[in-house]
Amino acid sequence: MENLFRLADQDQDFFQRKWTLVNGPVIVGAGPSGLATAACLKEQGVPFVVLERADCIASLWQKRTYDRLKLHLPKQFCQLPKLPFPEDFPEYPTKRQFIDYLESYAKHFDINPKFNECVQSARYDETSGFWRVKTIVTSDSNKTEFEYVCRSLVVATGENAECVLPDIEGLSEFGGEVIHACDYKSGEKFKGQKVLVVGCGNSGMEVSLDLCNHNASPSMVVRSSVHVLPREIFGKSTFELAVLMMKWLPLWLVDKLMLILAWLVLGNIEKYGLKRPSTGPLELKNTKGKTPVLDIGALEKIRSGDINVVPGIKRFSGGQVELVNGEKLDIDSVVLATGYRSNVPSWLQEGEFFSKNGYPKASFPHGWKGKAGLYAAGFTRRGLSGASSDAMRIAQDIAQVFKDETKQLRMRTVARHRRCISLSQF
Ligand SMILES: Cc1cc2nc3c(=O)[nH]c(=O)nc-3n(C[C@H](O)[C@H](O)[C@H](O)COP(=O)(O)OP(=O)(O)OC[C@H]3O[C@@H](n4cnc5c(N)ncnc54)[C@H](O)[C@@H]3O)c2cc1C
Ligand SMILES: NC(=O)C1=CN([C@@H]2O[C@H](COP(=O)(O)OP(=O)(O)OC[C@H]3O[C@@H](n4cnc5c(N)ncnc54)[C@H](OP(=O)(O)O)[C@@H]3O)[C@@H](O)[C@H]2O)C=CC1
Ligand SMILES: O=C(O)C(=O)Cc1c[nH]c2ccccc12
Repeated sequence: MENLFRLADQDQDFFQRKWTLVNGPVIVGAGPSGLATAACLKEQGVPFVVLERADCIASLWQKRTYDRLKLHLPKQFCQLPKLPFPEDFPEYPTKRQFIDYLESYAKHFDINPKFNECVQSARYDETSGFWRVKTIVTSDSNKTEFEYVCRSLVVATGENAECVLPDIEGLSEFGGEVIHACDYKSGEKFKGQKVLVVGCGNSGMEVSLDLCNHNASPSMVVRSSVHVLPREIFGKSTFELAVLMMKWLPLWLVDKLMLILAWLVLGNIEKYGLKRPSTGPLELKNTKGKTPVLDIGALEKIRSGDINVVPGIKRFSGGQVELVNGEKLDIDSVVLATGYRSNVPSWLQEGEFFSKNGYPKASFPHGWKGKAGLYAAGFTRRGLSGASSDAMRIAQDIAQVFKDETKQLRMRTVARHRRCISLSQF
């Protein structure tokens, strides 16, 4: 073991080796969850390696979100452990402020991820008791394969790792521009266009609102149902109210109260084609991961008719979409606000802790720790506050194991040293 560590510390180029033994965990993903875990490990004095497929930290926020995005939960629910947001941050920080905070967070804790390094596979080797993590490193001119060997593995690739692209008849031959919401930056280039926005989650609603603000005409597809809640109720954050109520009341009752309050503030929204699901908003978030829409202005545009709510899609055909009610609309472009999925099943060779949908089988607060040094950060369906809580638990646990192992190693080394000294006396 000591020899292996000594080997791993030697100069890579000298040995032309394609693998590294990592002292401490490998963290996959340098988003908020990976960074928070790394920061908590730093505080505990545990070394680690962070692998990130993109060329920057928080790539979801830097590369796959639109310009006018703001956090939609109040700031106290979105800051990461050990370093609060700057005091002058507004209640709902902008995307730029959040990215700046994450950059300074990484700098503060001296977290230096290995960028452009995409994890292709990870498996636990029972015989050696090590995880083997294979990556492909992409540089300007070539691709190189690497392998990391480690005792523990933190999966922090996120709930939004890949875009969901629906397979709808005729879409590939539609003719106009078709993008996923993750590539939508601003409504600027859609000015004057008729745009079909597929999906009515927070992305669909906010893209539709942004399109209106840029003088485009969005039609938003609502194929099933959606919970729309006001972002604030009588000046107080709806999310904060729900969290407060959850301290005293059961979930079902909080859900009922939220719906009564939403009705008082928003009125009946079903008449605009926004049917509510039969399950309450918090229960739906917990069980299915479906986030309620926190309205920041789209509803007003729906009421005024600037956003046209339409039912599900039957098929696309040259410049047109046919809806399930038989109606046909002329459209210029399509924005697929159809959501995201985890990519864990595509690279983690393990079937006990993670389920086929790429989330841990155990639900919050039990889904952070698997067997044989496997951990998951950021799969709680509780946004950034869930990520923070995972990170703290994981770092605590890894630090405990790491310190015990290091102590044993030190004791063995001292014992060996003593044996050498006593032998040398003969
Ligand atoms: C538009 C949008 C707005 C949101 N707003 C909020 C909000 O206001 N409040 C809130 O609490 N939550 C919000 N969320 C939820 C969001 O999940 C969290 O904000 C947060 O980004 C989760 O962090 P994460 O690190 O778990 O995942 P991510 O931020 O997705 O980071 C995961 C990282 O892993 C990397 N990665 C993935 N696969 C691999 C691989 N195979 N190898 C190497 N690296 C890999 C990715 O490139 C990425 O950088 C929002 C989500 C979206 C999409
Ligand atoms: N300001 C903020 O903080 C923002 C936060 N977010 C967060 O990002 C995460 C992802 O949100 P979002 O991108 O909206 O994804 P969601 O998964 O929340 O919503 C996807 C939407 O697409 C619909 N859909 C999927 N496939 C089809 C199809 N074939 N035809 C018609 N409709 C379809 C779904 O309908 P159905 O329900 O019927 O399946 C649903 O309405 C959420 O957690 C959200 O809160 C997003 C934007 C802004
Ligand atoms: O914005 C998101 O994607 C989140 O996951 C934040 C969030 C966590 N729990 C919620 C409950 C209601 C609304 C938003 C969230």
